[in-house]
Amino acid sequence: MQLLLPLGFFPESLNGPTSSRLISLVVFCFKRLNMGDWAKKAEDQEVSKLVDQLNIESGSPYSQNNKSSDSNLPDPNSGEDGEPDVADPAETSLLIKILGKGLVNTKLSLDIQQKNPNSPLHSIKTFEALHLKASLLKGIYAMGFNTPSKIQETALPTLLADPPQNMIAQSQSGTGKTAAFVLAMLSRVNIGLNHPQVLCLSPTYELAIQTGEVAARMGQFCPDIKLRFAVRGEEVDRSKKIEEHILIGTPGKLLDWGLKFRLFDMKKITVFVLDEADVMIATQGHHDQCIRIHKLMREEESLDNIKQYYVKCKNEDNKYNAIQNIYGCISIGQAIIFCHLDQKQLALFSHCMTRSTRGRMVKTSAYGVSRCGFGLSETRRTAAWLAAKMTSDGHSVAVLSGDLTVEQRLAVLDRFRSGLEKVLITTNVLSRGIDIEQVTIVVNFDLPVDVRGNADCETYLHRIGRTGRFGKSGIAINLITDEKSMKVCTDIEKHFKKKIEILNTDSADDIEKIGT
Ligand SMILES: Nc1ncnc2c1ncn2[C@@H]1O[C@H](COP(=O)(O)OP(=O)(O)OP(=O)(O)O)[C@@H](O)[C@H]1O
Repeated sequence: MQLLLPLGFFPESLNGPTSSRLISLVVFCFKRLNMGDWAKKAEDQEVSKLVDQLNIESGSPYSQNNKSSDSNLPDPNSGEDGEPDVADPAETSLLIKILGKGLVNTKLSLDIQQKNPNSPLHSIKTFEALHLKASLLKGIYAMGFNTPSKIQETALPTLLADPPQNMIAQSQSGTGKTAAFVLAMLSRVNIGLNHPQVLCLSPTYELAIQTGEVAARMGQFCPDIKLRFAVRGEEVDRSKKIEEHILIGTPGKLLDWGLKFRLFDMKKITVFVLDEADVMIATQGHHDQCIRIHKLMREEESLDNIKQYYVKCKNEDNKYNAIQNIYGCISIGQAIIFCHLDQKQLALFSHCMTRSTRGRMVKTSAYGVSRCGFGLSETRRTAAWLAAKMTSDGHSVAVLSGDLTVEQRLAVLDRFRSGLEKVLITTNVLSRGIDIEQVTIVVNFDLPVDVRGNADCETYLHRIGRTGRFGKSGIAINLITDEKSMKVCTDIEKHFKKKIEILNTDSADDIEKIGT
């Protein structure tokens, strides 16, 4: 799905079916499109005719025969003298306009809107038809909801489906999105497990509280479901794991609790709600935190389908031989190679490449490298060096660095995605989120380490997660040259509790085995 392109990878990675463990939900709220806008649109579409039509059909509170008996509200069909009038389309439009501005919020107006097929509150289903739990139905009715709104009737079957599905939903302000995802959250809780299973991220303190209050009201007949706020001012006992099933809060606080203090296990989260996703994605700080949280919940998923190997190499040159041997023995769809780079050199290189190919990031060449002023001996460990070597061996290679503009990055990725280049050499810039289906192998030319030189497990996970997407199998190969890198590899293995097998790239037989 192409949504918010500069950040497009995020929605893309959320969209579509997912493992049975994780359901992700993104709800977009477009504040610009409020009910007033809808009413304006409705007016343009001669809503008056429609409402007029409703008068004739049964069930309309405008119809003389269907007056709502329990309503103390003024009857718009009655003139001052109590005589019923025929609904005046102009008045009806006006009423809808007023409703749209949120000045009137009555059962009567809701009934009108829910019967209007053009209204976002329109519904043909009942809550019962959505197969909600009896205790939740009780909660909904206690809140005065009678029938679902359009977004609820559309979203809930997907939100409650088995196997779980990811969803991105958008609908006008005030049309019941919160109610929809809160119902999904409450429906998915397993009360037999005393740990957080549902995470709801809100952009602000106030919104988190509001959502929690809706959840509490809706879940009033589900006393076993426990909810906790993760917002500023909420104290936690750092010596105790959190036991509540649902956590609603702001991204920073949730990251603190989940990642910094390890008060709950991100991997046990089964429902992830990103409320006001458009705001979250547009706000840089929130954006990064949301992606981080989402990725943390995918650890198990990513590693299960990926066979991990390490290759003992004598030196840097020998690393390249290992790659050559692998390519010589098995057929590789597309590969991503991660290097530890000198960013400046790569930027310079990329710039030269871009210029020398009139704006297209294409094949590297020894010529390109020398034009950039790199002497091979000094730049052994750069992507440029590797790219040049692979290119001279006949591979089509693209280079992607964090110094490229967003447009340039997208152009490189588009070419790679469409298969024009088979090898992508990059840094961690690509380790997150990008989904390229044909990538069958990820090579860590240099293992990811933090500033202290220790294993950076999170980055490792994101790197190798570029292959083995959505249940496909993938291969990750780590090139080791010394004890230090061997230790990093062992630490990664211990961290994920997943075996990283040794691979002898001098043996064609051994290499062929990994390709099967
Ligand atoms: N099916 C329903 N029947 C009656 N009232 C409803 C229904 N669903 C939601 N409401 C009420 O409508 C109001 C708006 O609902 P909600 O907050 O879920 O909308 P929203 O789309 O999340 O709004 P926003 O875009 O402003 O966040 C709330 O007062 C809620 O209680």
